Amino acid sequence: MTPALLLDQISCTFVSKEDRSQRYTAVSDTRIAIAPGEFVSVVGPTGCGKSTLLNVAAGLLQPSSGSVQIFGEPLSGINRRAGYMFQSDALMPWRSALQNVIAGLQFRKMEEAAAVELGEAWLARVGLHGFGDRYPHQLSGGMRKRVALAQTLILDPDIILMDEPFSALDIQTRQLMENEVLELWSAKKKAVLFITHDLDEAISMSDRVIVLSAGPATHPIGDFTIDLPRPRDVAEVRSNPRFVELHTQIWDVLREEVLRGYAQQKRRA
Ligand SMILES: Nc1ncnc2c1ncn2[C@@H]1O[C@H](COP(=O)(O)OP(=O)(O)OP(=O)(O)O)[C@@H](O)[C@H]1O
Repeated sequence: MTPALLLDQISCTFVSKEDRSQRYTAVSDTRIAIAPGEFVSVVGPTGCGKSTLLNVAAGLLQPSSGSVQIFGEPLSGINRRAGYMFQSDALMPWRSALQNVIAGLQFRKMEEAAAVELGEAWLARVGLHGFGDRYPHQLSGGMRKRVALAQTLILDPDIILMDEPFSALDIQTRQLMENEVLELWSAKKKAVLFITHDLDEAISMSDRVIVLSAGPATHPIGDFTIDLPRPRDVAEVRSNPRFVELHTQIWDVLREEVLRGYAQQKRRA
């Protein structure tokens, strides 16, 4: 099957922050294929190159070598079949929740009344019925994430790219959001690339977990199929014996890399 997203032998080098005459290879020879409808998480130590890979998939960063294919077509420029959610809020503070949700539709020149109707429906779907006229500063962190989720999904992207979208939330809100994402995803089954450093989150949500090595020259060192039944409740699934087994297997691979990653960051600090 043609992958929805294929990162093919991607390498990314940057001018080194320590010595500008040197280059730093963040990512090296990385191949990641995500099938249509597949939920794939990428985990790895801090600073290893997770966001770099996501930016390449988004078309925001041109790799130094390798190519990106979207449903078999080479990607050039911004990936217009993808929707994004990042760690930090991308909401516009001067726009109400509803106006934030429909911003992309307006950009696509959808007729205003139709956009508002769809926006209201999406606000309701993410549990924010009646909150459309609130501004981002009047919403809690969890509510702002829901607005951002609606803003991403309203455009009905074929691929969803998420970079630690819930890392700033408290654990309860985070688990609620994770369950909401899974529910929305299971209704439409889009390809998801989910970046996280939280192994529990990766296992509980995904069909597959890819482990990256510590940098420099980060590359995948493990690819685990998560054969836990769906639908899943991210809190409950953690007590499933198979979850514990998978966690042990993946952590075995990840642990060394996390330690190497910390050691490297300390050296570079
Ligand atoms: N534009 C850039 N210029 C120079 N170096 C960069 C640039 N972007 C990323 N890097 C370096 O590449 C490496 C990978 O960064 P990246 O942000 O992709 O890691 P990450 O795994 O997402 O980190 P974290 O887990 O902390 O979010 C880091 O060492 C970073 O300093």
